[in-house]
Amino acid sequence: MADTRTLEQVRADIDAIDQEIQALLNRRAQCAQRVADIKLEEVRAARERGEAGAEVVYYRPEREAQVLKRIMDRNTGPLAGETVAHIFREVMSACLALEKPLQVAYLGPEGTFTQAATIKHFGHAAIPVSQNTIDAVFSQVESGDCNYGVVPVENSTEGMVSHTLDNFMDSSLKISGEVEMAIVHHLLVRPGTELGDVRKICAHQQALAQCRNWLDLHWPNVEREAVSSNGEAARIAASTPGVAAVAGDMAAELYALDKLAEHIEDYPDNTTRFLVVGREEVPPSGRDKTSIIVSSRNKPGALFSLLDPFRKAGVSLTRIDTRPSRTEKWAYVFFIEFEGHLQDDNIRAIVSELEEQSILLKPLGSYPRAVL
Ligand SMILES: O=C(O)C(=O)C[C@]1(C(=O)O)C=C[C@@H](O)C=C1
Repeated sequence: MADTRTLEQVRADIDAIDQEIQALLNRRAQCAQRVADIKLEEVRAARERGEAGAEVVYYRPEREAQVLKRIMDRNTGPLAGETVAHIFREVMSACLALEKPLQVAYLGPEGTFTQAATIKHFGHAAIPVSQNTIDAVFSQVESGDCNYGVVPVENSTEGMVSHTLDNFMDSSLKISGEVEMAIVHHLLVRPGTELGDVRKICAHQQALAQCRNWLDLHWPNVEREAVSSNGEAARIAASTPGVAAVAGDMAAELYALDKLAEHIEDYPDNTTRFLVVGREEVPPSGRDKTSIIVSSRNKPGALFSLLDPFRKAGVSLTRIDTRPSRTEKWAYVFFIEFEGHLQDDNIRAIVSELEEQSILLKPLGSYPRAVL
């Protein structure tokens, strides 16, 4: 039947619906508060049983992934599933902040894609804490000053961020999640800057590499300088006449920069993957990935025999990467990522088979696959 409501009537309906949504949101928030009390009671009971190290874990990535997945699956529109999931991402973020506000260390400064990834994953109610280096992100979480950390790990055009992988070799932290971000770069300048004013272009070396063809074509004779981050490049561009930055929307907004050119990345489906690190292991969500570091003996066919258990069990690898070992000359360390959870029987069997044939095997954690 045709909708014949007038503007006033529709707005009255919207007001009534908003009131219902608001009441429901607060009912949901009360449930989260009760969940927090239950978690606290459980930890108190564990401590009374003598488990001195028991800590309350408020943030539950496996539960959040299940909630978001279910929302997307059951969505009937007209709003897109992803749109509704983003709204619920914020609802859960706000509910979690009532239980415990999370401090999340990320590779800063402000305005980097890592900050955008942090907000995408934890929502706006988390407190992002900018760090100057990937090492500092790890140590903030290790020391307990921050609850979680977010670091870039892999870019679809430039490959792995080796520094993040190196940190995992020595760290006791676990991976508790992954975030995927479409990376869109712009050429940013101080308002009022003309094309002819630009004498230098600053960006993080990965951003320069991701836009290399475009920069070669349009700015072949302008100096390029690699700086510590895109956010830093934007900060320099904001304060230095004649300097442009390659950076994303967050940096443009934060430093009030104009876009001389938009979407300048060479590959339009350029994505960066980030990992969330924490101190706890994450229980299975039903759609998980696992990351391990494994180092094999240096003999012919070593890589083949490391991978064969996965083939035999029919487990899909999602990533494999090599780093030179820092302890043994000519030995290599493999970062292997695959579908499944360390608590699954088939994954347990693969890991014990690998343990037998490797010099070192370090599970880095199982975590829900990115939903958004
Ligand atoms: O289910 C829980 O453990 C909750 O704390 C509730 C809730 C939610 O709002 O749905 C909030 C935070 C957690 O990270 C997961 C889910």
